[in-house]
Amino acid sequence: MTASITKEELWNQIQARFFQKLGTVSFSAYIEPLTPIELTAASLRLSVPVDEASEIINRWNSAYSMDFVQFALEITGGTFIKPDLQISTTLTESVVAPSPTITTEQSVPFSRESDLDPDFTFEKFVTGSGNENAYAVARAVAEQPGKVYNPYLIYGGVGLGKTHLMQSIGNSYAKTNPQARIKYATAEDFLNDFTDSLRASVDGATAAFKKTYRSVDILLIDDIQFWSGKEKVQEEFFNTFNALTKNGKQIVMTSDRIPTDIPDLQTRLTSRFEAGILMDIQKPDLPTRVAILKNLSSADNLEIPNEVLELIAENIDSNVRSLEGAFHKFEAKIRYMNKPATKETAQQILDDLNIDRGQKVTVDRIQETVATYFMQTVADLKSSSRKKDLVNARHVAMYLTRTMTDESLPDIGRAFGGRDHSSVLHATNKITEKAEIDPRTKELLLDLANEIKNGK
Ligand SMILES: Nc1ncnc2c1ncn2[C@@H]1O[C@H](COP(=O)(O)OP(=O)(O)OP(=O)(O)O)[C@@H](O)[C@H]1O
Repeated sequence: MTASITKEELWNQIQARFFQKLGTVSFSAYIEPLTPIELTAASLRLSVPVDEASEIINRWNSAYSMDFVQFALEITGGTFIKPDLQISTTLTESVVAPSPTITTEQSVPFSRESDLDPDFTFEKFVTGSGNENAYAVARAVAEQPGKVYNPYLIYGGVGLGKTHLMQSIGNSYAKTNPQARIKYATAEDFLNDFTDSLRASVDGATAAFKKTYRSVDILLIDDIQFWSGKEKVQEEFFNTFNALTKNGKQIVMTSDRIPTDIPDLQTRLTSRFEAGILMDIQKPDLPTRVAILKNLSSADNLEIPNEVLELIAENIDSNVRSLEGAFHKFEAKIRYMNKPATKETAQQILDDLNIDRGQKVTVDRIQETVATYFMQTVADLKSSSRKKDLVNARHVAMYLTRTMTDESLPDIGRAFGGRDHSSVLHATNKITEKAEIDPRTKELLLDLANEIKNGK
């Protein structure tokens, strides 16, 4: 198979796939600088510029080699080709780099994911009706951390810009206060660092953990719903929280829902969070989606007619991450596959996405999606338990099954642990009424239905 493809052709196609997968920033940092040197039966030798070599090789070792092999398999129709990275020296000869292997996680204490993404800035954040309040508060927090809104919690659905906005606070403050100590961690990092510190036999591990999280000016914690039901880490965060706020330090958090809707989150935490300010981010409206696409195209120096951007924005309305994904697919087509920047090319992307995304709506799929959202199991939904959180989740799942499938009431009852058809009717009416008076319930039902139909 490899005989029929040149090294340039193979590398071009692999680049196009990396571009779609990674987006502009990582692509230009780690993929674009490489040049193909030689294609053999089992590997593609790539030259890496010497001044960026260590960073690029590390990244390939930990993340990209597997993708490369997978892409090459797809492109060649089944030939196994490994990447063979070689550092090109200034003397134009190549030095063999340690061959890329898949390594396990690096063991730098407490530094995972701690860096702010330089791309997550206020300047690159497009505002519109769905996020302007959250944005205004973020700006105020970045101006005077620890003073005005503390803690600040941003909540909302998947891929709507919570992390971007939170990190913008850190990036903006760091720009004017280069000495400031700013720590970004996901809730999962916090938990891992905490458990590592307990497990480590070295003296001072716990002290190092405390120093990392308690001696900062701004602490940014992403996705706190991850702590649901995890008592110990909640306790530790409670102490961290108190230590920081006592000293006037700023805490910013994100979550996929308001804290009181996170099952098994201690009340002493939710009440502290609610004593600060909570802001939600909603899905972007059409003008905001078009503006986001315009920003992306001008950042990448692309001239794309408005009507093309509008077509993409009209069709991708679930979240910003999906919108960016569609844009990068489109960009890859026009950059690497010589397609014109027209509505026809955009329509091809949209058609492909619909094929990929179209999920068959089944009772199983509804139950899995709803159970995951409410942090329950499908078995819980079918059980006879009447715990409050669970009953609500079950009602939502029954409602969605009733409205999204053709199943009869008795069949739905059977699928939910052998319940009577009147229970299904009761659940459906209850959720319908709730959605009529509570916009948050309505929004949640729309989000879940969207996820059931399209995947995340
Ligand atoms: N208003 C916006 N303007 C520009 N880019 C945005 C905006 N909102 C989101 N994005 C981009 O969309 C992508 C997803 O955003 P982000 O990761 O912040 O979402 P999230 O809400 O934190 O998602 P998750 O719930 O999965 O953690 C990022 O690349 C981000 O830069």
